[in-house]
Amino acid sequence: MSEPLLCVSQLSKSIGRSTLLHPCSLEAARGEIVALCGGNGAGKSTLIRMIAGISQPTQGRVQIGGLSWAQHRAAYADSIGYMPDEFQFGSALTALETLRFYAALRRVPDDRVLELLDTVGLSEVRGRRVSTYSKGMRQRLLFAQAMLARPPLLLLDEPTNGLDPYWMEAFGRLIRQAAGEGQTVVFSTHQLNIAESYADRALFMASGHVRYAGDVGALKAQYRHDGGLYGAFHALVAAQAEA
Ligand SMILES: Nc1ncnc2c1ncn2[C@@H]1O[C@H](COP(=O)(O)OP(=O)(O)OP(=O)(O)O)[C@@H](O)[C@H]1O
Repeated sequence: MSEPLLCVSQLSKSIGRSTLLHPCSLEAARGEIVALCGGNGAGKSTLIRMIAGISQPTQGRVQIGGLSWAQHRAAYADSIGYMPDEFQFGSALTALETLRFYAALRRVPDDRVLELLDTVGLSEVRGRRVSTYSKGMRQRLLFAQAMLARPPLLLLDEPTNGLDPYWMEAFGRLIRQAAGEGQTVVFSTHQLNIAESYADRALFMASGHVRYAGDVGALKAQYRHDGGLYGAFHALVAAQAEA
């Protein structure tokens, strides 16, 4: 791998006696798409939140393009476009006002706001209050917010939750395009078909452990007669958990 953009080294999180994430290491190259796969409570959001700098690790460290949260807070934050798994937009604002608010924070020009509203299919309803949006529409707006400043790292927590099949495929195309332009994408998902279709690499997580990390193309080839990534996940992770 060329010089990785993202370096996660022995990162762990404990709260009281609970270990949310056991020491975990991960590197991602520029232009690479990494899927974090695993069931409920596996530790995906915990890992993403620590990379995003909104949750402090118990141990370990993260660097993005050589920057650390502790030493280069502003530049580190500017390196990330983050889409949380749960988020309430201001209910009185329209989609256009909402995106303009985030654009101002990131010093992004207005034509990028309009371009992104079009990209996520919200141009015609941009004047509607976000509180009247469906779940999928809010997800698309949240995704647009993460993409605004074309950050080197897109960190997306369950980005396809609530998306219909058309927008799920559009999401895949958009992250592929972002990766083609050199952005690194790390996203979590329960939908292994999304990981299979669009990720370069998959991490399989369970009970706060990374149980397996591998190249998606190699896994697909290895498990092509056994359910592709679903088969791989079952063979490498779920079966262990059931044992
Ligand atoms: N603030 C907290 N205090 C204690 N335990 C927590 C806290 N936040 C999360 N956990 C626990 O940490 C574990 C990992 O949670 P996390 O949200 O990272 O899982 P996840 O893989 O994102 O799950 P899901 O797919 O359901 O979103 C879970 O067992 C959860 O109950």
